[in-house]
Amino acid sequence: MASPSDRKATIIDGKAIAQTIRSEIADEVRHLSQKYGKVPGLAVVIVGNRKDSLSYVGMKRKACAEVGIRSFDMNLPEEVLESELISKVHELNANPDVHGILVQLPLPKHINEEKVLGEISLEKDVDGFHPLNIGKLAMKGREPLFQPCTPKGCLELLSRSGVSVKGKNAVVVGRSNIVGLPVSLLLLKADATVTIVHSRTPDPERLVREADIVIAAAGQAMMVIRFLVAQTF
Ligand SMILES: Nc1nc2c(c(=O)[nH]1)N[C@@H](CN(C=O)c1ccc(C(=O)N[C@@H](CCC(=O)O)C(=O)O)cc1)CN2
Repeated sequence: MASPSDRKATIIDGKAIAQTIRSEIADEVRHLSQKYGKVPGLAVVIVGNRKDSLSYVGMKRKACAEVGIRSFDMNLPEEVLESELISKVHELNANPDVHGILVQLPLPKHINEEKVLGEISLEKDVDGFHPLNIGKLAMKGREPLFQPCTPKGCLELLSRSGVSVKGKNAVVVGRSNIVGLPVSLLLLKADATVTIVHSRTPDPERLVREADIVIAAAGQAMMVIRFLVAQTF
């Protein structure tokens, strides 16, 4: 392994890769529409008015429009009952024009996230958060129908940048259900040796400095850069 000071940084151009992926998806959507006479449909459900969630949902809907996916918007009020939200999910499960369902997280405190996510039809669980999809992601020799998008995006960025994961020492900072945990499982499936660094891990700086691949998913900007710079100077 190279020492940290021998390593050269290459910036991955995520925006350029995203644009390539979007144009590939647009081709695929066109092909599907021509072959089957059906346009793929994605329902994006948001509860409440969190600014960050509204912004993410807006980006998802815009991305759908850009690639020709039909977007089904469902904006529910903060006070919606859990049972009402679940009924909406059941409606979307039964709608043949909806092929994927995303329920934006976090949900308000009075709603049980696990219960709601477990009600999304497995075949439409494009976030891959249904317990069966996550369970299959965690198991050897099993494949989930869908993988969570940010973790899948991280592996896609590595692969499209020519970085092989197999046999590498990968460190994931964070253990959230949305990014840290599933990205660790994906790296393991791709034959990396995976260490998860979290708030109780002793000497996280050393683990990060010694890693071949670091994925920062701790919700704290610049944390990993600080670990690496501290070693260099
Ligand atoms: N149903 C879902 N809810 C939520 C998800 C999700 O994947 N599905 N993820 C987050 C919110 N989110 C997308 O919805 C999201 C937030 C942040 C990022 C991300 O990559 N952030 C980068 C910064 C990127 C930038 O500034 O351009 C970072 O933190 O380093 C991706 C997705 C919660 N809810």
